[in-house]
Amino acid sequence: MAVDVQGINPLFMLSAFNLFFYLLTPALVLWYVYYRMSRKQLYELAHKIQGSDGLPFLGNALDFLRDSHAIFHKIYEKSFEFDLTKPAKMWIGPRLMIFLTNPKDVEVILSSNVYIDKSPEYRLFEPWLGNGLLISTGDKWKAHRKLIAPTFHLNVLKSFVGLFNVNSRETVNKLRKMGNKEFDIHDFMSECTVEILLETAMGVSKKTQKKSGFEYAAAVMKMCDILHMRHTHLWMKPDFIFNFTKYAKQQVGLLDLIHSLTNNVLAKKKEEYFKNKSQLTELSDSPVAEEEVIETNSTTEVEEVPYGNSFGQSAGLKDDLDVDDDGIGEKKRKAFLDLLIECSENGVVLSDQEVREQVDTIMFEGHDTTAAGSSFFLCLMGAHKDIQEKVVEELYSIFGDSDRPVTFQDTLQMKYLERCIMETLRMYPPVPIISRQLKENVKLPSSDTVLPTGATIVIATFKIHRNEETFPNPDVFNPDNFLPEKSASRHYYAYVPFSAGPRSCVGRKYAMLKLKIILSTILRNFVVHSTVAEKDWKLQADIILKRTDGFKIVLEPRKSLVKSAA
Ligand code: HEM
Repeated sequence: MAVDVQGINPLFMLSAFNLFFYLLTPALVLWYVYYRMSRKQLYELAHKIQGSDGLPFLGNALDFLRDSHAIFHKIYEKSFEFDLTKPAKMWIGPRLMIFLTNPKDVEVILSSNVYIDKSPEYRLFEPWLGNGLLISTGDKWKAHRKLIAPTFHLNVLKSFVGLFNVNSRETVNKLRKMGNKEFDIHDFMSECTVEILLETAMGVSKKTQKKSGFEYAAAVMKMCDILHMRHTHLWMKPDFIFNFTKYAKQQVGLLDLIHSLTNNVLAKKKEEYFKNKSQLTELSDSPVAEEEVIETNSTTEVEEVPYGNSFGQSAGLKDDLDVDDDGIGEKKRKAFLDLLIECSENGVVLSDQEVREQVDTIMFEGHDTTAAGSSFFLCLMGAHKDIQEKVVEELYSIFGDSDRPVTFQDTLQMKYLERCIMETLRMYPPVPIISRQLKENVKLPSSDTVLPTGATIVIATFKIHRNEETFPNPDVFNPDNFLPEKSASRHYYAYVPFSAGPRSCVGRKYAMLKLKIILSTILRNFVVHSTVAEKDWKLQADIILKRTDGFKIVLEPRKSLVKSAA
């Protein structure tokens, strides 16, 4: 009898294999038939939507096997093949992705209190952001949103103006050291936005941090690269494969660095909280003590915001950031981390873990988006000198020759600058797509289309903002697109850089105020030159829109605003 070296009979092995094969094959076929049947409605409804089915099993997944810029280019080019008034589909393996570009359809999804579930791709953020505001859903998201939104109320933001100024001036001093060399402005904008977040929303001095804002920002960028790679490479999605790759090891190191910053921030803040609490207890015997405490926590009344200041969203749209009084009362409004620590110490509303997840979320969402937005803005100013001069004229009309810091009232006068920021966010929305997972069928108003349960809905912000029906000459930078009369005639959901509706960006007003202060401070000090023509910018399909070729500019010290304005 033939026996192999390990002493196993090859005939026995053959019959075991046969048995396995004959049992497994029908099982797999049965499973596949069941799988297809259970998704019958999804396939039927998908069939009625324009777009490509791609290859069997893989769908269009192979389109994503290229570098970030090439993916962006390919998908964007493909979008021109479709009727923009209707949804378009794409398959990535078994996942049905439906792209919405018609503002009426976008409204149905974004304005809804029901379709608030994020797509499964967001799951990959969990080791980093836990179940923070960006990812959570249902009652947890509702409760946390209600708690956090008022901490970004205009009344709180006004108290940050001083810190926005100090940090902007420090950035200007760092930029001076670049002389007339070409450099990547994104590095400076990232560092500055991280440090501003630490000092404002988190309320801790950046000097108390072991790691610099730049190190944190660099780690965040590398984390985004890993997540992006997992989003686009099908086989990297399952943890049991990813965990065996070198990227998993790299992720552990990056998260260590990122979480060490948030842990440090939390430790500092708690220490301060307990110190203040014990001081308050000591003071509570004094009859004036309570009044003094209220005074320190209070902020001044918000002035009437003049017409033309929309804080980054279509005029006419309202969200929970626009609510004047949320019942908390003006005097008790607190900044983000002050409120979260207080709630967690009371023990009922938030656990320590939940506070950390929210801090990680705000640190990520609050810095990478504004760093990209401000970098695009400065490159655009360099590429459109006539428009830069008009911004400077407006700044001269506000500041004259003075180099005084910016006040909140000044920011309300910066209407042309605001239009330029809005136009930057139109052409280069830092969050280029928003996605949701459907748990029920949704009938769209634009056509007979029904979006099926289980589909991933992609709100294609970049494409929506480049629709020539709504923005004539959409590839041309034109701040006049946001003149009040032009905005008034547009569908509210035709412009959604901060998303819109109940899940809109909680930092929208914070971002717009900060951008006005930092960008006006830079333009008061430098003339910006762009070294790469706008048509040659290489955009990258990523979680946050960036340029793969870097945000290259040259800065020339501005001698006087008067000269420019003359
Ligand atoms: C130019 C700057 C910014 C842009 C373009 C932007 C854009 C967006 C967008 C499009 C969303 C929706 C994302 C989605 O549904 O997947 C979002 C959500 C969010 N943003 Fe921003 N953002 C900016 C700045 C900020 C800042 C400064 C903060 C905080 C300080 C912030 C905090 C958040 C949070 C917490 C969410 C999740 C809100 C929720 O789901 O309830 N963002 N942002």
